[in-house]
Amino acid sequence: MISARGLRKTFGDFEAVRGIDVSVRPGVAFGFLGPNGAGKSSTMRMICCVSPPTGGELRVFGMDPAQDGPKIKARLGVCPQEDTLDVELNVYDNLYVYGRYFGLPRAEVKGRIEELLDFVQLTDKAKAKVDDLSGGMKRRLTIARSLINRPEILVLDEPTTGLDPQARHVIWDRLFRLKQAGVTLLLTTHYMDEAEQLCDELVVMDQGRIVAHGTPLGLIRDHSTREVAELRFGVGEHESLAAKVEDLAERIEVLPDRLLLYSDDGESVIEAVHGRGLTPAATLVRRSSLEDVFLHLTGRTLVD
Ligand SMILES: Nc1ncnc2c1ncn2[C@@H]1O[C@H](COP(=O)(O)OP(=O)(O)OP(=O)(O)O)[C@@H](O)[C@H]1O
Repeated sequence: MISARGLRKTFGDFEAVRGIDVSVRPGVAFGFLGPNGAGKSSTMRMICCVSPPTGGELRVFGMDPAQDGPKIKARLGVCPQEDTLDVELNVYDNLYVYGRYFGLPRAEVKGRIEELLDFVQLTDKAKAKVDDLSGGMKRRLTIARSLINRPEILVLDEPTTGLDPQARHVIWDRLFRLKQAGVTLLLTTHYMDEAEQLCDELVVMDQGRIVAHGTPLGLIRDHSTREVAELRFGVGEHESLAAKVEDLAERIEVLPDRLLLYSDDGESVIEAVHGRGLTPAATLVRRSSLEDVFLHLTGRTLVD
């Protein structure tokens, strides 16, 4: 569906995307995970044919965005990071106007809107003003709008940023259904739980480069241990205590508020810490996550 080789984007002297290779197969949910400024949105904009690549090769549906932008766009759905709904119009009319942009006949667009409102559970809000919708409803409406042309690829730039946990789960559920219906999903996120929930395959981006590529579980297996023991001591004590426990784990990370000890058996690590006469204020054993992968690969956390 999408193939990029050595894809680059520069703004003046600044390199936002520094030669990335990506290949997206039909029907997968493909994620770009990375912190703010990693180059995710710049990559999406090139794929969506709204920002020309500075270098490298890009093909979407086998076509070149520079030559065939309109043909590619007709087969894409785009759900941008910011809500770009028309606040002058009600829910129904937001979809209607978009359907007509795509040249759908009036009769067809009406049927399609009914289907989509049902899909995003907004049928009873059809006549509501956009301003009166909650954040989660607005995002669902934007997703419905992006589906009006029955796209083969749906591009979502941070689909659940700013939403509360319940609203995020509703969006994940809808996106999962779309994937089951065969739509290829391309999404950016800086939430590791979102990447773990939705993505079959993902790349981890940092400073314009891809630093890892794989399935969520594969990335965790390749770049982290099964478990992590978290130890919280007093403020300012973590640096000095790290040296006393680092030999108990395969790897250690020192964060301002805690120590992370990477081991396949977190409970044994905690027992050994206590055995040395150390008494952390709090301990926790958890499974490794994509956040640990990112921390290992870049030395930084995903969300500050
Ligand atoms: N039009 C532009 N002009 C100059 N610099 C830009 C432009 N667009 C993006 N950048 C810079 O390129 C870098 C990558 O931005 P991009 O939006 O692609 O990152 P991102 O990973 O999507 O982050 P975010 O999560 O904040 O959207 C950033 O440092 C940004 O400031």
